[in-house]
Amino acid sequence: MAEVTEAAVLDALRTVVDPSRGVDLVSAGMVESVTIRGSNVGFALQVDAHRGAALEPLRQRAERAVQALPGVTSATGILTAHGGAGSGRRAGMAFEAPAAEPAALAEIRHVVAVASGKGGVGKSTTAANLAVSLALEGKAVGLLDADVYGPSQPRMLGVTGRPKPLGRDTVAPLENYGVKLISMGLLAAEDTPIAWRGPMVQSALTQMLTKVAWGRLDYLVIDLPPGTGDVPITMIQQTPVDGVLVVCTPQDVALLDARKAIAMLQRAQVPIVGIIENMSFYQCPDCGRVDHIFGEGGAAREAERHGVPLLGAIPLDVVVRESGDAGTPIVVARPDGPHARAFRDAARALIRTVEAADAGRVGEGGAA
Ligand SMILES: Nc1ncnc2c1ncn2[C@@H]1O[C@H](COP(=O)(O)OP(=O)(O)OP(=O)(O)O)[C@@H](O)[C@H]1O
Repeated sequence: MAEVTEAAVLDALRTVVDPSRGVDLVSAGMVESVTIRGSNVGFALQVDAHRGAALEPLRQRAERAVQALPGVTSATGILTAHGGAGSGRRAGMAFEAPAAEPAALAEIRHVVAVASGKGGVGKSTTAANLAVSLALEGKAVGLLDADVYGPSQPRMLGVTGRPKPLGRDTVAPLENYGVKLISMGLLAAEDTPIAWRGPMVQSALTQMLTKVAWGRLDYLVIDLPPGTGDVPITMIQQTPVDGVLVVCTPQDVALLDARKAIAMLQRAQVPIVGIIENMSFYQCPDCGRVDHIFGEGGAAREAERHGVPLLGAIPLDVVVRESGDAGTPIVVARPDGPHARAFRDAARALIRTVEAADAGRVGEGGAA
């Protein structure tokens, strides 16, 4: 299959003309970014917020132009609108105001999004184990699986079935291990590929935030799509999060990606509540010897450089994968093991960080 390149995508977007301006999308400077994952292409078009709805046909034409490229199996375009700096529901946020300030969220005290610089570093595993650990600390917890392209939380938390409708447009979350869960994986049939149209991604997230009867929650953990593409960034910018937790592995390449993610979040003035280093080291179950297979101390140095707390270092161990695949997170499957201890400690550190920031804001007279 032909390899898809950014140059080819841009060439395709050059064939699409914005009729109101008489120039193509690239010349008009509207193409904010292009993301290529194998044969799947995503791109973002920056538009004036007030023209958003009128530009839907243009977005669709752009998608069709990219979709027609050899080697492309899916093309997803989203319209992004960068308004002036506003402030989120929570104090200290200087990025775009959330798209909606739903009353439903009034009962949710803290929202923490879990992000990664790239896929496969254990973001979903970390989100699941942190959510359960927070519940084990006595907190009321929800987990929103916003990884719309590959929702894995129902499997990780061993949840099946469909959320029950409550009234016309609200559903009840499902629950396991004391964590309320909603995921696109619960709303769509498991074997249906989720072919999202760009704008639907954000509206799906908004719906999962506002049309789910979460009830009173101390923490809502959001498992974001991987990477620093437009979809996770738009989600973070339009959701009233307290902060983002970045998951990385010690591998250099992962760290470079993590570094990019941290820099990008800091540029957007999104608070980072901490870093978790996953697959940090391997401990021999027989002799106890610890091996830092991918190098040591990278995440700690990175955390220090950015003035962000390192909340934990999770060992690499096949039992973490097996327990996730079996729908029993490691903090439940092996509560006395080193992995469970690391996740539980990270959850306690997260609580301290988030609640200290909260207390600080209350002290300043800010919103809590
Ligand atoms: N500490 C660990 N030790 C061993 N295996 C792990 C560990 N953490 C995660 N894994 C395994 O690595 C794989 C990727 O993890 P996971 O799905 O959580 O990553 P991700 O970053 O969410 O990926 P994506 O964003 O692409 O969905 C899974 O099979 C998971 O069970």
